[in-house]
Formats: sequence, C-alpha cells, structure tokens
Amino acid sequence: MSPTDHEQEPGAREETDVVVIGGGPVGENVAQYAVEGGLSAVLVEGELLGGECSYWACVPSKALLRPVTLVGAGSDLHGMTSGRLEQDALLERRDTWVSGYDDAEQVEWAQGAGITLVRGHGRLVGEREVQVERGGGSRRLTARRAVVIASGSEPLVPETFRDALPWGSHDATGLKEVPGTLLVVGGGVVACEAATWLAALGARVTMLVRGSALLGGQEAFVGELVAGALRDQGVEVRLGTEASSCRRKDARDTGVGRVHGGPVVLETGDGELSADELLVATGRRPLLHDVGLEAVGLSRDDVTHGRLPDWLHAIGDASGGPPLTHWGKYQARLLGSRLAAEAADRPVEPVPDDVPVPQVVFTDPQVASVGMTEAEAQEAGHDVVTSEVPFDAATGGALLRDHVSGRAKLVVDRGSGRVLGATFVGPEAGELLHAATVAIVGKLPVHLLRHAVPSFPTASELWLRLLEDLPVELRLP
Ligand SMILES: Cc1cc2nc3c(=O)[nH]c(=O)nc-3n(C[C@H](O)[C@H](O)[C@H](O)COP(=O)(O)OP(=O)(O)OC[C@H]3O[C@@H](n4cnc5c(N)ncnc54)[C@H](O)[C@@H]3O)c2cc1C
Ligand SMILES: NC(=O)c1ccc[n+]([C@@H]2O[C@H](COP(=O)([O-])OP(=O)(O)OC[C@H]3O[C@@H](n4cnc5c(N)ncnc54)[C@H](O)[C@@H]3O)[C@@H](O)[C@H]2O)c1
Repeated sequence: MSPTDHEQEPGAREETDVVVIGGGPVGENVAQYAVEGGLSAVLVEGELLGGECSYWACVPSKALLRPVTLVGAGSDLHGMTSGRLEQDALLERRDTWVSGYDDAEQVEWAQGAGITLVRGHGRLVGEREVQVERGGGSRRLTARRAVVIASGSEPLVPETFRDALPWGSHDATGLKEVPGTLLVVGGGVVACEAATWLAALGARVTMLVRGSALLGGQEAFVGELVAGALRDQGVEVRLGTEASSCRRKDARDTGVGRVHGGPVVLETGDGELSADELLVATGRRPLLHDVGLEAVGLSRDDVTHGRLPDWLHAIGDASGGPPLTHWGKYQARLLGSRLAAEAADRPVEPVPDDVPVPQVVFTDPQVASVGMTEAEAQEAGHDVVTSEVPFDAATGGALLRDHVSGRAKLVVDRGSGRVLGATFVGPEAGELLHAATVAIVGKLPVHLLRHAVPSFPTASELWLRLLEDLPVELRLP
C-alpha cells in the first residue's frame, strides 16, 4: 500500500495488522509503537495528521502563552525594562508553531516511521473492518490484529449558546481578530488559559464561572491564586454566575478566530452583560458519534466504560480518560507495545495499576499537579499528612520575580511516608512537577527523598521546605 494512495479496486480489501482511526498524537504513537514492535499499521486521518493538539489546542495555545508569560515576568523584575507584546508577531509565532496548518512534516514523519497514512473518514463496518471515505471514493481495510479508536474529543456547547455561534477553543487558538470585549463561559483549563492570552492582547475579558472557584477539583489555593492573578491582569472573574439566556443579532460564520457577528448579550442573575464576542469553554466529550460503533453492536458507554471486544481498543481523548496529550500518548505507547508483544508471543510488559496523571495549566502563575489532592487521598482511605509552603519559601523560587505569588503542597501517606500527590502554583511551576511524578511512581518515602539534594538557588529547593514542613518522625526510616 502506498502511503497516501486512496485508490482501490472495487470490492477489494486491504489487510494490515493494526488500523488506527484518528491521527492525533495518540493515534500516531500507537501506530509508531506497533510498527517498531514489528507489526504493520494504517493510520486513518480525516483532517490534519497531528490532530487537535498540534494545530488547535496544546501547541498553538502554548506558542501564544510563552511570550505573554515572559512579558509578565519582565514587568516584575527590577533592573529590566518591561517587554511588550506585538500582536502580529505573536500570531505569526503561533502560525509557525502550527506549520501554517499544513501537515506535510507529520506526513514525512509517518512515512519515515513506516506507518501507512490513509486520508479520509474512518468508520467500523464490521469486526476488524474499517471503511474509509474521502470525496466520492471509499476504501476497505481489514485489521488482522486490532482496530484502535483514537478519534479525540469535541467541545460540549450548552444549547443556550449555540444560536449565537460563539467562539470555541479553535477560535481562541486560531485567533485572527482580538475582540474589544469578551465574555468567557467556564472556569476550567481552556477558559483560564485563553483568558490569559486574550487579556494580554488587549481584550477586556469577563469570566462567568458557575462554580465557586476556578480550576475546580484542584487544591483550594489553586483557584484562589489563579483568580487573583487573572484579576491583576485586568480580567473580571465572576464566580457563582450562570447565563440563563443568550442572544446575538447577526450571528454569522465569519471564519475561525474572527468575531462572529454583532454583540452578544447574556442574561445572568446579576443582570445583562454584553460583549463583542463570547467564548464557550464548558468541557469536552469523546468524539464517538461517527466511528461506526453501532455497526459492531456497541455504544458510546461501552467505549468509555472499557466494555470492548478484544480486537477493539479506545485510547486518548476518545477513551473518556483524562483528556491530556501526554496521558493519551502513554496509553498509546503501552497499547502499541502490547499488541506487538502479543503478536510475537513475547512477554507483555507489566504495568503498575496506580500511575498518577500529571497536568500543567499554563496560566501565570502556572499550576502543576500530580496524583491525589488531600481530599482525594482522604476519600481513598489514606491517613494523610500534608505540608504546604509559599512558592517564595525557597530562594530559587523567590528570585524568579520581584513579587512571587504561589504555593506548594505535598500530600503524604502517614504510614508508609510515600508521596501521594503534589501541587505547585508559581512561575515556571511546571518544571517542578516531574520530580513529584517520579517520587510517586517510584513509591519513594520521605526519608529517602531527603537525600535527593536540590541545587541552590533553584526553585527545586521548595522540596526541602516541603519535606521540612512534614512531621519529624517521617524523616527517619
Ligand atoms: C485549547 C486546548 C489546549 C490544550 N492544551 C493541552 C496541553 O497543554 N497539554 C495537554 O496535555 N493537553 C492539552 N489539551 C488536550 C489535548 O489537546 C488532547 O488531550 C489531545 O489532543 C488528545 O489527543 P488525541 O490524539 O486523543 O485526539 P486529537 O488530538 O483530537 O486527534 C484526533 C484525530 O482524529 C481525527 N479523527 C476523528 N475521527 C475520525 C474518523 N472517524 N476518521 C478519521 N479521522 C478521525 C481528527 O481529525 C483528529 O486529527 C488541550 C486541549 C484544548 C482544547
Ligand atoms: N494545559 C493543559 O493541560 C490543558 C489546556 C487546555 C485543555 N486541556 C484539557 O482539555 C479539557 C477540556 O477543557 P475545558 O476547560 O473545556 O473543560 P474543563 O472540564 O476543564 O472545564 C469546564 C468548565 O466549564 C464549566 N461548565 C461546564 N458546563 C457548564 C455549563 N453548562 N454552564 C456553565 N459552565 C459550565 C465547568 O464548571 C468548568 O468550570 C480539560 O479537561 C483538559 O484536560 C488541558
């Protein structure tokens, strides 16, 4: 089979070991690991190879946020003249990072990795059978060993807002026109990150958050610190606020990242709010409505509850698990290697069942967390002991800005002395996280961690402060 060929004799079937539906980072990784293990793999992609992450999510958002963060740092370091954002150059930087929305480099990578790319929309049409449609043509693929659904996720937009054609994350990351005023519905990760770069680019942003905190589910200080920082950046954060209705005259599809018509008016308990644009960031769900589940007698719930036949797998956002690129890619590495090992009758690598999920939110300050919060650890039945220190408790943390706002917390199991979870909020906090992930996966007790000496003066010395803040008896084996 040639890499992007879409022609096939009528009625013909092509066989391969693994068929992957969806060529995002997760689909790419499972195909790569299967091929490296000696299998053949076809990757079916309907849009751009590289998926949401590369063109509309992680990569463009972080390309926009990095200069925003550095300008913030520059204006809080005595001895440095503050930097300034240049909108056109910033959008050019984003365009460079998304390769001008062209996937030629990814296609080249796939070819080099020995993966066959088939462009088009893939659907299951029977056991191990996938039909790919593109334009008027179609192609039938048979998987000797497995079909993997890696179709990603789609935004959930509440009915109230749909007729207004509000912005979604594609518009926020694919930004072309900065609205003068912007309402953001949602207080999760997308809302907080997008509010950060849009406010920095001059939009007057108001966030409407129905809950009592931003970034719910994290340690309580996370939402407080991020809300405080957003307010300092000029964002109005309204907690406990819901929109009961939404109207917009002249709602029009003007294209991604452009203002979609006239002003948007939202009715809330506190009265009416009006703005040039509305960004709805109210969560995502697995994209499963058009992958042919019904053809093999399965439902969305079967996928998200893992009730799949042994030839069918779902990973990444499509699985309903944590919708994070690194988590999906981890699942993909495991599955690709497992499929190859099973095919070759090699032993399958054992996998720990309690691998923690890390996440970094790239607001300013950043939020980095892994494992359990204190509340989650208690709920799981642990006898919990915690330590908590301000981010500037270590010289290396304090040196990062003139006014450092942030906090760090460790959640430890009292009996075993092992770290169960960690949260860091502060400048560049994401870079502190991997040490915590290693400590949890390695089941390292506090008395051993004390011998991991952080360099002076790095922010990693926060680890010393956190360990010193724990009960003294945990320091001894
Ligand atoms: C604004 C934003 C910022 C984010 N930032 C981060 C971040 O910083 N870090 C992080 O870890 N995560 C981040 N995420 C989450 C991350 O984008 C997802 O977890 C990740 O993209 C999931 O990868 P995936 O391969 O499962 O799905 P996707 O990246 O969505 O890829 C799925 C692919 O499948 C294709 N496809 C779907 N159905 C079919 C079909 N039937 N036939 C053929 N092709 C199909 C799609 O076209 C797409 O290319 C962010 C999300 C958003 C919205
Ligand atoms: N840096 C990162 O790792 C990163 C960045 C962006 C997105 N992501 C991933 O993308 C996923 C989706 O992000 P998200 O921010 O859209 O979802 P989210 O689940 O993080 O947040 C959704 C927010 O919308 C609110 N909400 C839900 N329904 C609502 C309604 N009907 N009315 C008003 N508010 C409502 C929720 O209370 C919450 O505040 C995240 O789970 C995250 O894993 C990760």
